[in-house]
Amino acid sequence: MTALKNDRFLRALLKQPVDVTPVWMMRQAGRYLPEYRASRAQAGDFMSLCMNPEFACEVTLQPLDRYPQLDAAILFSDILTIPDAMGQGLYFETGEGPRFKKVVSTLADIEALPIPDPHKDLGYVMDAVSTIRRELNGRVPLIGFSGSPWTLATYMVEGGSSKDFRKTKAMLYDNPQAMHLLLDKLAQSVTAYLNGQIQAGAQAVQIFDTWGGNLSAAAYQEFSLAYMKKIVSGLIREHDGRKVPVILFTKNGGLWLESIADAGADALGLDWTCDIGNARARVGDKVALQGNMDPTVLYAKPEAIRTEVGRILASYGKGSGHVFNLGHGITPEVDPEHAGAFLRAVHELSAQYHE
Ligand SMILES: Cc1c2[nH]c(c1CCC(=O)O)Cc1[nH]c(c(CCC(=O)O)c1C)Cc1[nH]c(c(CCC(=O)O)c1C)Cc1[nH]c(c(C)c1CCC(=O)O)C2
Repeated sequence: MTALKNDRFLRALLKQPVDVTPVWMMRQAGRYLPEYRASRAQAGDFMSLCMNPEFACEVTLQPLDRYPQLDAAILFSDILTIPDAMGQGLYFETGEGPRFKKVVSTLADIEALPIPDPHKDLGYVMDAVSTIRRELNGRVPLIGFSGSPWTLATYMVEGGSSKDFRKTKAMLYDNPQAMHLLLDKLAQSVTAYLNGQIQAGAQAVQIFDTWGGNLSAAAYQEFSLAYMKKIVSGLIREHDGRKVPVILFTKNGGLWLESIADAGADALGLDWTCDIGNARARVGDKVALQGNMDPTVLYAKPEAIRTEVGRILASYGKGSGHVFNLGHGITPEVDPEHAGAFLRAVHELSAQYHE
């Protein structure tokens, strides 16, 4: 494999010295980019982009070609590939988000779910990873990812997106054994899937627990964090002579950072509701931090974006262990020029913290 030309993202995740703070953006390949919208129109729809390794590679590289400041690439795919491979029949209704043809409601439904074989049932994702690695040619590291068991379970039980997670939470409290069986099957599936991505060339992996922060403190520990811990303990942590850092991102998990830091991962993703300097003091040397600018700051003018970047960098303070990112995905309405101003500001303003 080609040597990495820019490894500051991997170094920061392992708290090794860097020259400037590395940066990437959640959903960096997405609808705010006209070139993404053109590729999607050409492919037909979103899932066709994901399922065709050449298209997935093309859109993964689009933000990197536009913004030379990006320090990492992220696989273009979706967290819902796993439930789809379990036979749930994923589809996207335009403007409506994800939907499933089958919904998981009973213990019998859960017992019948297979654990997907990443190479057979999700081979298109493995092919996308190896294609992207080849085309990146060492430019920056490639991030692989998966959803957390709890977050995937919400989509499977609700049949799509939800505001209140009514069915999923009713199952959790009425039938905890059934919920545990579902989460256990998902944890096994995610472990195999992420290990497949690592073997195919992913150089770091992130687990997106988008809806963990919607649980009670006690339920979070038992129904989300416990399963992420299980996954982390089953992951390949070194590949091709390099450590493969693991990032856990629980959106709205700010109250529980100490326990998330104990889960065995290398880094925690932070949304914008916590102060990153305070988070650093709370987790100490256990983990690096990734985040955490409010993505809506990108609607403001470049000067205001720069001020906010400066504030977050100052809050984190000196030394390595910070990967700059948004606290959640970049939205379709953002002006690509503003994203560029954000990325430039991170590199320009962070050098002083790494002298
Ligand atoms: C919850 C979740 C999903 N998918 C994902 C999450 C976890 C992260 C988060 O909290 O956002 C993860 C995801 N989805 C996508 C990526 C690609 C990589 C990247 O650039 O960050 C990643 C990492 C592409 C995508 N996934 C989706 C799009 C938009 C689809 C399109 O082009 O129409 C993209 C670029 C669709 C998707 N996929 C999902 C939803 C709810 C939606 C619809 C909402 C929306 O439209 O933004 C499920």
